Amino acid sequence: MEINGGCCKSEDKSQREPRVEGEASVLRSNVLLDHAGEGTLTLQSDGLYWKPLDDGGSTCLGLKFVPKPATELKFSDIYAVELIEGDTNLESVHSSAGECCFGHDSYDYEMNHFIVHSFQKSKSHPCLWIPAAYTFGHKDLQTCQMWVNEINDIIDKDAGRPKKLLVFVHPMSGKGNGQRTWDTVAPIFSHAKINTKVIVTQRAGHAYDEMTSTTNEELNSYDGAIAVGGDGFFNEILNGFLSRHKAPFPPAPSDFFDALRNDAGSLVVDQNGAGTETQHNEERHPLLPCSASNESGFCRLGSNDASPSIDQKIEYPLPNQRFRFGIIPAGSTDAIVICTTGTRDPITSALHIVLGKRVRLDVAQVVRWQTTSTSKVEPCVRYAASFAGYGFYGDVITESEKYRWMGPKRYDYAGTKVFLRHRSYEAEVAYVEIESEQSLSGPDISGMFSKAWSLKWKKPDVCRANCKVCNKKSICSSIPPYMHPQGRTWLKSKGRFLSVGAAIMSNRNERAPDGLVADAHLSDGFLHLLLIKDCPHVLYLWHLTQLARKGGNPLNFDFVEHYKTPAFTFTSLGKESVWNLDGELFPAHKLSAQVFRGLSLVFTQPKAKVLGYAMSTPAQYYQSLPPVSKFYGVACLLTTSALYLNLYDPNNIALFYKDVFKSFQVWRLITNFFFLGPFSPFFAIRLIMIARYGVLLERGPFDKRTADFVWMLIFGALSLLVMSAVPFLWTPFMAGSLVFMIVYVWSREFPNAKISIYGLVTLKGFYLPWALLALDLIFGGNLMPDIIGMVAGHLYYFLTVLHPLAGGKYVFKTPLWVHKVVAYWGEGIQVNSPVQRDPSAGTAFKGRGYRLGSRGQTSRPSEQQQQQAQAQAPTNNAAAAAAAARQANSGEGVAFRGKSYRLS
Ligand SMILES: Nc1ncnc2c1ncn2[C@@H]1O[C@H](COP(=O)(O)OP(=O)(O)OP(=O)(O)O)[C@@H](O)[C@H]1O
Repeated sequence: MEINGGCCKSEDKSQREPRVEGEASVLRSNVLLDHAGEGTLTLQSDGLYWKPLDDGGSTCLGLKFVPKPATELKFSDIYAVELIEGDTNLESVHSSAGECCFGHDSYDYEMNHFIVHSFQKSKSHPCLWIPAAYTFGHKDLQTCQMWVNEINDIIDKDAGRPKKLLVFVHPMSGKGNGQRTWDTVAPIFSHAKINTKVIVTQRAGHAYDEMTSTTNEELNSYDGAIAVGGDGFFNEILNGFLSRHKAPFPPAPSDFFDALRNDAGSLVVDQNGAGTETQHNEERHPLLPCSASNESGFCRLGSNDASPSIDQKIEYPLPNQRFRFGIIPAGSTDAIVICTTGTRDPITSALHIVLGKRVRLDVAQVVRWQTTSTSKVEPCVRYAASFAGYGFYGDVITESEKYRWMGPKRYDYAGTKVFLRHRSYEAEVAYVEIESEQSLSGPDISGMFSKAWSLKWKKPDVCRANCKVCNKKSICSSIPPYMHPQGRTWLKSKGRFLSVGAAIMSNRNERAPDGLVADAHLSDGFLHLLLIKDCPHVLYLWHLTQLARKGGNPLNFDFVEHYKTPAFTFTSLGKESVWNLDGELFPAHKLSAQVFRGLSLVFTQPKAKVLGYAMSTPAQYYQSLPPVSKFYGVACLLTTSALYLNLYDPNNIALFYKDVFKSFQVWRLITNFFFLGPFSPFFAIRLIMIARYGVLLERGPFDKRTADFVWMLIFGALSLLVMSAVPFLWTPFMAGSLVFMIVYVWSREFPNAKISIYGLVTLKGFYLPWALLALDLIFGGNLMPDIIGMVAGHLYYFLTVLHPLAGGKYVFKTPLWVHKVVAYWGEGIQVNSPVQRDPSAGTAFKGRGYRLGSRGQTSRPSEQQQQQAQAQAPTNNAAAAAAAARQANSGEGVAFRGKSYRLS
C-alpha cells in the first residue's frame, strides 16, 4: 500500500508488504530519524529496523560521517510509542547531523513525529539501562499514526507486561529519597500506560497491613506490587502477600530432637562428635523415599495440621500465581535489586518492570517456635527473600536502628561497634544434608586459616540471565522443601557462633561486591548456610575484609562452615542475639527455616553476562584498543624503546623554552609529551594508566567522540605548556602530567567506580588521583607534574562540564579543524550528536535521553522534581537533567555527571 507523503530528499516510500501467514506484515517508510538523518524504517515480526538511505556515507564541511549499519529495536525492548502532531517545540528533532546532512530545505514544511521509547544498555555497565527515545519524523500525519498504531498493537499483545500495579512508596527509605525516586520513575510508568495505585506509607507496617487487608478479588485485579524502598520494605510487602500462603512448616527443633531421642535409628548426625562417621553411617535414614521415615516418626515432625503425608501430591497455591513483585531501589543496601538487575538504579528497575521482564526467586519460610527460652511455643511465620542471619548480622541491625538518622552510614558505624564487641552465641543448628553436595567448605584446613586458598578456590558459578541452574525443572515442587529428594539426613552443628546466616541469594551489595556467597542462585531451591564459629578477633576481621573485597574468599577459613541445604533448625543455648530477616529484626530462641523454590515472581531479569574487555591474545587486545589511547600509548612506548636503544638524546626532545624561542626548536613543544622516562616502574605505571583510564574514557564518555577526546588532550597539552612557563612549575617532560590529567578527568567521569589500590584499599574513583599522588609522595616521586596534570584536568572538566551545567556558556567546543583532522585520519567515528544521555551508550540508531516527565505524559512529575532537575541542569539539556535526576536518586551523592552541551 502506497502511503503518500515525503519528508526527505529521497523519494519517500511508505508501504506495507503482504502479510505472511503467522507473521506480522512488514511495513516500510522513509523517515527522518532524529540525530541520524534519513533512512528506511521497517517493521518486522520481532522489531523495527532502520537503515540509513545513503549507504556511502555523507560529507559535510569536509567531515566524513561514517554510515551506520542497519540497526534494530526489538519490540520486547520498546515500552511506549507516542504521536507528536506538527513541529511543535521539538527539542533538537533536527539534530545537527540532520541539519548538516540534509539542510533545512529538506523539511521546509510541517513535520509530524512519532517517538519510540526504549532503552540502551550502557557500554561500560551493560546492566545499566538508559531510557532512549527515538524520534522519527514524517510529513504525513496518517503515516505517523499508522506506525504508532502498529507498534502499540504489538506491544499491547505482550501478556507479560503489567497493566495495573500497586505501588508502595517508603518516603523515608535510605537517605529519605523514596518519594523523589518514585517521582523520577513515575513518567516511565505513565508513558507505558500502566495504571498505578500509589500508597505512600506513613509508618512501619503500613504496607504489610495494606497487603493483608486487600481482598483476594482486589489483589487479582493487579498484576503485581512494587516497593519503592529498601530490602526491608520489600520484605514487608512480600510478607503481607505470603500471609495467604498456606504451606506446611518445617520441623521445630524440639520435635526434631525429641524424635531423635525416641528413635535409636539416628536421623541426626552430630558433626562435632562424629564428623567422619557421617560419611559412612549406613544407619542414617534418608529423608526420601520415606516410608521408613514415616515409621520412625520423622516425617511427622513439625507436622502442623497442614503437614502432608509424603505420598500425597501437595500444592501450596498462592491467591494469584501471576502476581509479581518489583523493587525500585531507594534503600540503604538494596541487595535484592543488585542481585537481580546487576545494578542499583531506579530507572533500570522501572524499565525492567514496564517491559514485563520476570524471574522467579526462592523465598525462605522462617518459623519461630519460641521468642525466648521461657516463652511458650508460638509458631510465627515470616518470609525472607534475600537473607536470614543471627549473631553479628542481627546485632548490627539492632545497633544500626539507634542511628537511623545517619542514613546508610549507620551500617558502617554499627558494624564497627559490633565487631569490636566480638560477641559469640551458644547455639545448635541442624540442617538437611544434600546427597550430591558435600560440605562446600569447612574445616579441612590445618592451622587457623587456609594455607592455600588459591588452590582450593574455584570460580564461583554466578547466577545470570537464563541461568541453567535456576532454569532446571524443580523435582520437588509438590513436597515440603525439608523433605528434599536429595536430602539424606540431618546433620547437626553445636557450639559458639559469631554468626549463623542463611543466604537465599548471593546478597551482592556495595559493601560486599561478591555478596556473602558469590555462587548462591536466585532460584535453585537452596539456602547457603553460613556458620561462623568463634575465632580470634583478627581472623574474623580477615574474614570480613575478604567479604568486602571483590574476588575475596570469605568462606575459606576453618572457622567458617558453608552448607547448601533446603532447610535448617536453630536453637539458642545461652545468651541470645536476634535474627535479621532481609534487614528486619526477628527475635527467636527456637527457629526453623525451609526454602520454597521460585515462590515469588519478580519483575526483573538477572544480570546479563558482562563481557569484559579482556582479550584472549595480546594481538586481539591491541586491536581492541580505541585509536587515540592506542596511538598515545604506543608513541610513548616507542620513544622509551628508542632511548633504550640509544637512538637519540633525550635532551633533544625535552621542553627547553630557550631553545624553542631562540633556536626555533618548536618540536620540543610536542615531543616532550611523548617521553614517560626510561623503562622503570614509574614508566610502567604511567603506561598502564593510559591503557586503563585513557581507554575507559575513550570507550565511555568519549565514545564516538574521537575529536572531542583529541581536543581534550590538545587542551591539556596547551594548558600544561602555559603552566610550565612558570619556572617553579617547569619540568622537561610533561607526558606524566598529561597522563595525570587523563586520570583526573576519568575520576570525575566515574566518581563512584570502585578502585583497588594494590589490592589493599578500595576507593571510589573520585579519589584516585589523590591516592596516586599520595603513593608518589610515599615512593619519593616528584609531585609537581602530577599536580599540574590535575590542574589541567580540572580546568578542562570545569570548562566543558561544570560551568555549562551551572548555567554558563558552553564556549569550549571542539574546533572544526580538530574534527577535520580526525575525519581525515579516518580513525574512529565522530558523531555530531550534541547531547548524549549516557555517552557510553551506542550511537548507531541512536536515541536520546530525555527529561523524564516531559511532553506527552498523562501524569506529570512533581514540581519539586522539575525544579530539582532544572536547578541541576539549567541549560536546555534534557540529558543532563535526566542524569541529574538519576544522580539525585541513586543515593550516591554526585553533583555532576555526564556532559552538557548547548543544543544548537
Ligand atoms: N513511612 C514510614 N516511616 C517509617 N518507617 C517505615 C515507613 N514505611 C516503611 N517503614 C519501615 O522502614 C523499614 C526499613 O525500610 P527500607 O528497607 O526501605 O529502608 P532501609 O533500611 O534504609 O533499606 P535497606 O533495607 O535496603 O537497608 C521497613 O521495615 C519498613 O517497615
